[in-house]
Amino acid sequence: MKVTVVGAGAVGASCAEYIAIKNFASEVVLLDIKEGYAEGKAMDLMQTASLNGFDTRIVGSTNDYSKTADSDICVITSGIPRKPGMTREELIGINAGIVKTVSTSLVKHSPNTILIVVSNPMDTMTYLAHKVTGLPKNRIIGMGGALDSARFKYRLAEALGAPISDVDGMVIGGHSDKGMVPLTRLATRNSVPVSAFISEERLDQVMQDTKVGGATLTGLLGTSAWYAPGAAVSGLVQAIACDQKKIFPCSTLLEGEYGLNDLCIGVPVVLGKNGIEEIVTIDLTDAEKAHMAESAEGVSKTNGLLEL
Ligand SMILES: NC(=O)C1=CN([C@@H]2O[C@H](COP(=O)(O)OP(=O)(O)OC[C@H]3O[C@@H](n4cnc5c(N)ncnc54)[C@H](O)[C@@H]3O)[C@@H](O)[C@H]2O)C=CC1
Ligand SMILES: O=C([O-])CC(=O)C(=O)O
Repeated sequence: MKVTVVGAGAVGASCAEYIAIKNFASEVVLLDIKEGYAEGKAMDLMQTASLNGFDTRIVGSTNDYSKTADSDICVITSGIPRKPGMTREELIGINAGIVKTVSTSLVKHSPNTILIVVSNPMDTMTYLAHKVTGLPKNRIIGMGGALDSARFKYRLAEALGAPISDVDGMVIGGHSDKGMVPLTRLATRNSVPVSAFISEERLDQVMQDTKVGGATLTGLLGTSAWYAPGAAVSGLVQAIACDQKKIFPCSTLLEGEYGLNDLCIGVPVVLGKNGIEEIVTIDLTDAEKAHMAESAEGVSKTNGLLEL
């Protein structure tokens, strides 16, 4: 199993590290445009192999796509992150050009690959990857919902005073401060609806904190987060590489599902060796449907800024 990660910055390196530590891939190629940077990160990570007990070979490359040839899975993290006070949507001007070039180069060298798009604004970058590569929809996956759901579970556990392992919950919708749809109605503590333990007001606070999870960290760090994003990507890569058939909310091209068309947005999907093997439809309440429609409107508006 060969995995390429483009962008050896904060998220790309964290993602390569988690993939290696989980020890399911034979090779991870880290590629960056900055001279020597990916080679340096790869060497540093390889020097953790005997300490962390993995056999995955991590190779660095300065923009040489021949090293990525025949990758089973390619992850795109190249692009600029936001600074405090910015929205993810404001990154479109620079990141669209980067994602266009990178996704085309990756597919040229690995025509059978599955692409995972991370660069922001992620739902729009996933849509762009569809337009420029023409890959079938099961082979283009946007990572956002897996991270947002992990943050939702963190906030739920905090509110409940419960261990995170006792908590389950999912966030669908666009990966943006306003567009996320945390499904509080379906969140549980060991199979019991969380509403049995906390007030509606507290649950509403959990929802608001989850939606601005990325912005809160950006304010604290001065740039956006990387540990949880890297771990979330590694979870998707592992589900595909090990054909796990796990459900994650991912950004995928919708063609009528959830009443939406011609956009990529987060919905639950089954991930296995073929990438997205099924889009799972949940019965939403009228309020959740309205929240989802509003989220889709925001994503479509950003898609409209692409020069296709
Ligand atoms: N979808 C999600 O849930 C998340 C998305 N992100 C996004 O991921 C992206 C990366 O974030 P960080 O790693 O923190 O940024 P970073 O600045 O640490 O790393 C980005 C790397 O991309 C490289 N790069 C730029 N243009 C390139 C090109 N044409 N080819 C190859 N490499 C290129 C840069 O040299 C840099 O090393 C940002 O757009 C950020 O907003 C970050 C966290 C979560
Ligand atoms: O907040 C950001 O800009 C990066 C990101 O998407 C996240 O951490 O959720």
